[in-house]
Amino acid sequence: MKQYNLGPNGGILTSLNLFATKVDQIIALLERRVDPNNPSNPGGRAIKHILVDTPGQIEVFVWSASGSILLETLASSFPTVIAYIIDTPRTSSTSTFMSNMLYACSILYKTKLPMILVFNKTDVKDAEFAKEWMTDFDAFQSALRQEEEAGVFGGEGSTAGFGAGSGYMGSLLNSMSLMLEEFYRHLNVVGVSSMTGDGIDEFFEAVEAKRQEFERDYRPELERKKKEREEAKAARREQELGKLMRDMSVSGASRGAPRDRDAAETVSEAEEVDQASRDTIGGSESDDASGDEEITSAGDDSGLTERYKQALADSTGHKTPSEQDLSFMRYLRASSKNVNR
Ligand SMILES: Nc1nc2c(ncn2[C@@H]2O[C@H](COP(=O)(O)OP(=O)(O)OP(=O)(O)O)[C@@H](O)[C@H]2O)c(=O)[nH]1
Repeated sequence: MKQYNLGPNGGILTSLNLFATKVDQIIALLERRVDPNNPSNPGGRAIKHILVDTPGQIEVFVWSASGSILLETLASSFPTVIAYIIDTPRTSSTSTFMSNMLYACSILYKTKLPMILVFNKTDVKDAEFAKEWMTDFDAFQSALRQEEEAGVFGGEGSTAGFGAGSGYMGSLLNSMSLMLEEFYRHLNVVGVSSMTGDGIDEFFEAVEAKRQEFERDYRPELERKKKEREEAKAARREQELGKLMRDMSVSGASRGAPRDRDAAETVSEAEEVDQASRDTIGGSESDDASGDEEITSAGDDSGLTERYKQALADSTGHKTPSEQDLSFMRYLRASSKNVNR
């Protein structure tokens, strides 16, 4: 915080961003630790589960780009399950319970990963009431009525909280619990005490059930999305390459044109210059019959495309050029065009 002159939230977010830049190293390290054939694992044993503790400021992780990068990278390397930990004694009123459920619901929809609800601190308060509220609508309704009648609605224990006694809040919570029924069906719920270790076996059973769900339902969906993204990226690159090829034929046709513009000095300037050239040639195509060179160039397009792809693959080690490569090529092309004039 001192080094970058940041506040607490900025500090957490920056730490997360810096952490995300090392994601490849983190995954490589984890892959080594789960490899049963790796003799350098402590005690010669591979680890079975990896627990990732996210920052207490949940939104910093869930809604940030680096949080998404970390989650997506983890999910593409290992079966990944979200455990949403709830402080049971502090969720004993219907309104805080509902706030927690809505938060969990938003995380489920944002991460699109299997989720377990973990009611922690069962050594202080048993989590049976919460499990009942999630499975029995009438039980939640009667808890709501009791809180309203006792005048403690909206608070924990005996203290009435903000909005206490509001009829509007009561009916809102009622309809929300109905709406969330479908959401509850997708969750595993366990009560644990990390203090005494109670319920930890059930927690790992739930993790195993969700791992199977991940392999069955989520993995194919993740792979489909990944494929879609790669195809869209390849299509964008092809499009860029097509533009480049058009630029090349334009430069051939306009070689004899008088110089009316200054040499391009930036990539964007070069693109503007090229766009202007394209417009001119587009006009000349329909106005006169000087399209011979165009046709020849168009005929060579596929060969040139291959050569460019090959050249870029040779220089960068990639199969297809990136958008930056293509922009840079266009810049070079436009600059040399201006120099040759
Ligand atoms: N009685 C009881 N206390 C617990 C239990 N689990 C955690 N605590 C206490 O709850 C407090 C908060 O625990 P943390 O593990 O720091 O909570 P956290 O949500 O990870 O905190 P941040 O990530 O830093 O926001 C500590 O004082 C713990 O000792 C439990 O099962 N029972």
